Amino acid sequence: MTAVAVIGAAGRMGRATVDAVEAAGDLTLSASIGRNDDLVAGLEGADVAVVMTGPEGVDDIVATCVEQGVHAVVGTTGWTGPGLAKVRAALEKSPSTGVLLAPNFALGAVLLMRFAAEAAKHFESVEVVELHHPNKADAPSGTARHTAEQIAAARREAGVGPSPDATTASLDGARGADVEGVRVHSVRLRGLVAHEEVLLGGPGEQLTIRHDSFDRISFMPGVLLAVRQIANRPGLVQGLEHYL
Ligand SMILES: NC(=O)C1=CN([C@@H]2O[C@H](COP(=O)(O)OP(=O)(O)OC[C@H]3O[C@@H](n4cnc5c(N)ncnc54)[C@H](OP(=O)(O)O)[C@@H]3O)[C@@H](O)[C@H]2O)C=CC1
Ligand SMILES: O=C(O)C1=N[C@H](C(=O)O)C[C@H](O)C1
Repeated sequence: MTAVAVIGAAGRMGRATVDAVEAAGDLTLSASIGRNDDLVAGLEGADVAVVMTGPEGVDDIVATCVEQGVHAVVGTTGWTGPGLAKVRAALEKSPSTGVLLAPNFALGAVLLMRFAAEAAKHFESVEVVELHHPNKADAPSGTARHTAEQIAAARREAGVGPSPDATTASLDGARGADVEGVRVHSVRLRGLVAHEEVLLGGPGEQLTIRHDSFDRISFMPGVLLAVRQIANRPGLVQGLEHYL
């Protein structure tokens, strides 16, 4: 049995993760950890921690997991740079521990990213639109960032230039965020869960690749896959695609 501690257990993703772990025959829930709980005590006896908190302080949470020798499957988005450096430093002292940062655990979203990176080598223009529920803290979404980074890498490798754009006058934000040269637009709308479109344009044609998560249950097969595999994947891995 693999013992799993869920951090951020009272949140939307945390609750779904607790249910999924409890329903899995080969996993046991060792702790449900909230904001006011003692993290180190909660990690006692855990093999794997699933981190589903908001972005604030998540770097310290992941670093603590690593320091305690507990593998960390991290769904939290909206943190990069200095936070990652903290996690890398912790991993240097505990190299057999695994950390997976997965901006999206849904199989369809992982495939969307792969298809979009492939298609973006062949189209002149590409932009990303992500659409989420209005309670989301970070923009653009972690998935949209990861998608844009993969698109940018594929275009660089294929020698494709920037998407054409004649804009010389615009209201701040009208053209979205620039992620490695790829425009990313964020919509926040009551009723939505998590959705993403990649729009690709060439002379006289458009290709749209879209993924919809209608329910947080869509993320759970990916979470469980990661929990089951992480012990064999020491070090820092970014993206569930590396586990598939
Ligand atoms: N990778 C993926 O596939 C997915 C990732 N996400 C990401 O997961 C994260 C969580 O999303 P969601 O569940 O919707 O957010 P919620 O706000 O519903 O849940 C976050 C939970 O974490 C708690 N929390 C905050 N800080 C701490 C802490 N230091 N220790 C323990 N618990 C803490 C919050 O408590 P409090 O309410 O007191 O602040 C809250 O209960 C987001 O970053 C989101 O982008 C979401 C969906 C899929
Ligand atoms: O906050 C969310 O809800 C989601 N967050 C992740 C992200 O930022 O990409 C994954 C999914 O889009 C849902």
